[in-house]
Amino acid sequence: MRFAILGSGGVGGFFGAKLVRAGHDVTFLARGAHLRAMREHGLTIRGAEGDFTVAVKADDDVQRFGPVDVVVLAVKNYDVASVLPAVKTLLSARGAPAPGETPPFVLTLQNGVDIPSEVAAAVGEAAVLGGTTYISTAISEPGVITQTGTNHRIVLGEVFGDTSRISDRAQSLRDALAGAGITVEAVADARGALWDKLSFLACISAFCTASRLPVGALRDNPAFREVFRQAAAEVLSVAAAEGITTTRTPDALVQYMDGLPAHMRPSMLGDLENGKPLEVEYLQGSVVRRGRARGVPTPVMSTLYVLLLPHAQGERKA
Ligand SMILES: NC(=O)C1=CN([C@@H]2O[C@H](COP(=O)(O)OP(=O)(O)OC[C@H]3O[C@@H](n4cnc5c(N)ncnc54)[C@H](OP(=O)(O)O)[C@@H]3O)[C@@H](O)[C@H]2O)C=CC1
Ligand SMILES: CC(C)(CO)C(=O)C(=O)O
Repeated sequence: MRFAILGSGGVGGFFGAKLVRAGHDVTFLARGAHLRAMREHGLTIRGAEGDFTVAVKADDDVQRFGPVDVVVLAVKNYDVASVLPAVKTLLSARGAPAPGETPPFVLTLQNGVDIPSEVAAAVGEAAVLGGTTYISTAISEPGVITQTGTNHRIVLGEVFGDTSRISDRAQSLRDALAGAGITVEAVADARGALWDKLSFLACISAFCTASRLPVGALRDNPAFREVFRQAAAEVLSVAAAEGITTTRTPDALVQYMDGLPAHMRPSMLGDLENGKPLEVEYLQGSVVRRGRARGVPTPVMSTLYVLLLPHAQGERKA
């Protein structure tokens, strides 16, 4: 398969490098020192699964990419708008599909639940496949992605149109990713998977970032556990009000938290400490706005949201 990876950071760099190693035709959108390092030295993946380096095609202009079958959108939520023109260019680069041929499509991998609609507004619902990923990776130096731990997983599927069965394109993409050594599941309706992830992430990232503490420093306090359970219940109530079937319950999310290593620090906390923008509008903010629109009260999440909001722009904010 021919892939364009838009955003070559923790997520795009890690999965893209695995695809290159498996022999797929992959072109990466990158910029600055990371782009220069990728061109000069290749893209290196480091972590407990074993280090490897692949030579890559990388550019800062998608006009030079050539036709692709799949666009993987792997920039942060707040950068998606800036790459939508590139997505449009890539989706039209292959020309009209031959009869029976699958038209090119875009897989979204952002945390949160907002991006599929934002992308669909630009390129049409039919071109969008939704995905979510469980992994812990970051650019540790230009040209190098470092994975913490060994877990990685993608869940992908349709979010618009027919969500009653696993689509052929979701299955083909699953097979290509699995063949590249990626742990991946195709589902009929990916909206539940996106909310499943958000129901935990919106809570844990908010509590750890607002307190500047890893999960282990918070979770043994019974009062914290009760408020965490309330926050989780709020997110799940918003999902239910939107007609989404999730597989989580507040108690299951508390249990999931208990299973994490005590030193686990959500990436939002790392972003805060590094002066980077936070995806707060797309996690906590999205839950609060969606709750308000559906008449679902979100008092705990609203409190966390206003505490995080002053940091949303990172050091770009005065
Ligand atoms: N990393 C992780 O462990 C996980 C991340 N996610 C989600 O995945 C998404 C991506 O996160 P992550 O990979 O960590 O983010 P990163 O910041 O590591 O990577 C994004 C990359 O995209 C680049 N980029 C942004 N806009 C452009 C552009 N216009 N042209 C070229 N390059 C561009 C950024 O460059 P620059 O630095 O110059 O801005 C950066 O290198 C987020 O929504 C995140 O929440 C989900 C699960 C886990
Ligand atoms: C909580 C975690 C590590 C789960 O993958 C995550 O996605 C994040 O910190 O952003």
